[in-house]
Amino acid sequence: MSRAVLSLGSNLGDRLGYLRGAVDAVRPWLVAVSGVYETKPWGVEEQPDFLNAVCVVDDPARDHWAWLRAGQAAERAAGRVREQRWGPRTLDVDIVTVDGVRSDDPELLLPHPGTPDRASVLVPWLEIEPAAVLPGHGPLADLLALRPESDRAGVVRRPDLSLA
Ligand SMILES: Nc1ncnc2c1ncn2[C@@H]1O[C@H](COP(=O)(O)OP(=O)(O)OP(=O)(O)O)[C@@H](O)[C@H]1O
Ligand SMILES: Nc1nc2c(c(=O)[nH]1)N=C(CO)CN2
Repeated sequence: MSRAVLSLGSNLGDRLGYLRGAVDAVRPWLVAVSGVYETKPWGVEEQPDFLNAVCVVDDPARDHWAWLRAGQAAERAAGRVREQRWGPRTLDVDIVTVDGVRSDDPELLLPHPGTPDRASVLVPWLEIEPAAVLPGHGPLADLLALRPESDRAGVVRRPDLSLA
């Protein structure tokens, strides 16, 4: 069994359409998908707001590298070009965790090292797995409580949008 948590983000073009494309690509293995959140950009702040979501997928046939390739295929399908680090993109798929796998290979860091600092990942993930623990870091709820209020306020549910 290989259960992965994927973080999806888009801030260019048909943002919801790109997120939907990524979810549709894994729909046969989809365990849960969060709501869609409008989020203030971190990293490079002078760029459009993102739509973010998190999904949980499970496929006994796939290991963590296969999940990375699946995410990269979805990014290519969204016409993503290699641009500025933390800059605007049609689609970003980050592999947040795969089972309890720890990896320090720069091609696939697990858990994804940005996770504890990113309310745009923690909030949607908590929505679908309130008791989740980030391996090596602790319960998501505790990690989110450590974020400044301004980070949490920058992640706003869009009830008018859905990936389910
Ligand atoms: N857990 C992971 N999920 C996705 N890509 C990863 C992961 N760990 C390492 N990478 C590598 O990161 C590179 C892609 O980085 P990308 O341009 O998406 O970074 P970013 O989204 O700008 O920044 P960040 O990774 O901090 O979110 C790829 O080469 C990929 O192999
Ligand atoms: N709110 C938010 N900000 C970002 C995001 C993202 O997904 N959401 N992704 C980035 C590139 O990795 C850079 N900044």
